[in-house]
Amino acid sequence: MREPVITVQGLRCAYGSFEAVRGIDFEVGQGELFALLGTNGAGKTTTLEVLEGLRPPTGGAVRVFGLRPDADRARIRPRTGVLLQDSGASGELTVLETLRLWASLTSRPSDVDEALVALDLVGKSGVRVNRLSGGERRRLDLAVATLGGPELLFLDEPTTGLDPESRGRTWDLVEKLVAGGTTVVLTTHYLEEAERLAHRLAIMHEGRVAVSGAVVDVLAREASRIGFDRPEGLIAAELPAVSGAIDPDEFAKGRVEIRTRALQDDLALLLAWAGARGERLTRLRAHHASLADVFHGVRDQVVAA
Ligand SMILES: Nc1ncnc2c1ncn2[C@@H]1O[C@H](COP(=O)(O)OP(=O)(O)OP(=O)(O)O)[C@@H](O)[C@H]1O
Repeated sequence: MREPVITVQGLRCAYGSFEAVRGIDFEVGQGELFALLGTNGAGKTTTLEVLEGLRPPTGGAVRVFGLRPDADRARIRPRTGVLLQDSGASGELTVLETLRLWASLTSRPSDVDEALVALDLVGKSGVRVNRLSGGERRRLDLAVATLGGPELLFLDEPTTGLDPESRGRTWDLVEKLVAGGTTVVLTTHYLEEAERLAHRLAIMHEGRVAVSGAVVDVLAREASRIGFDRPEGLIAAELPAVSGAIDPDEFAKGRVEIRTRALQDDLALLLAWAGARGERLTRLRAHHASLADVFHGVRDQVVAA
């Protein structure tokens, strides 16, 4: 990994007697997009708040640019952009006034016109913030966070409430920033967003990291899936000898669901078998593991534990 911009070692953070973050470790390298994922209440926002210097940790060590965020916030802040879950923009100002105000507050040279174009807000520049739609307001928040090209960008659920087109536009912008060398820490509940954008990730659950690593490695550890509706009257013994495991609960419910490490071989076997029987496999799906599969695996392990 490239030189770390963020290091987190044994981080703990409590609200009174409730420990929201229970000893987590991760690093974020320069120019990397790191996704912090997890179930509701897992501790992602709390972790981000510690990294942003808004909340002191109750245990462990956190460094951003080699500095302590709680003690050195004044030195870290000019180098970072922050998109919080709740926007702090005043509703009475127009879009243009908001961007100009933030541009005057940041120590980085900022091009307001460029920000308007990048977030597709040119047509809204004279509109008061409290008249914007939820998605437009989210785009304005992102424009503010990225003014002047920060070295490090925190994005807390940047595309919540955006329609698919706006989400795609946001992804393009984030990809462009990362290509330009910006380091990004992203939290999101949209797993396809993390899968598309992130280099590495951590999945948190109840204050701990359940899964972490490079996205390609995390996905490679998870089995692929094949599924189709169980043909009328089929019993399990009639299926060909695939190497993957057939889910007995799904089979009983009328669906053949197979988790396999040999997707192509097992699929070929099943198609040859179906062809020989003259069987049409309905609602056939075959795919490599997605982050959604990994995420459900985390949840299922916890339920089973
Ligand atoms: N100010 C607070 N006082 C007490 N408990 C809090 C406070 N803020 C958060 N918590 C609790 O800490 C836990 C972690 O919250 P946090 O907001 O960090 O989770 P999250 O992973 O961001 O969740 P979500 O995905 O739902 O936004 C939750 O159980 C939450 O209820």
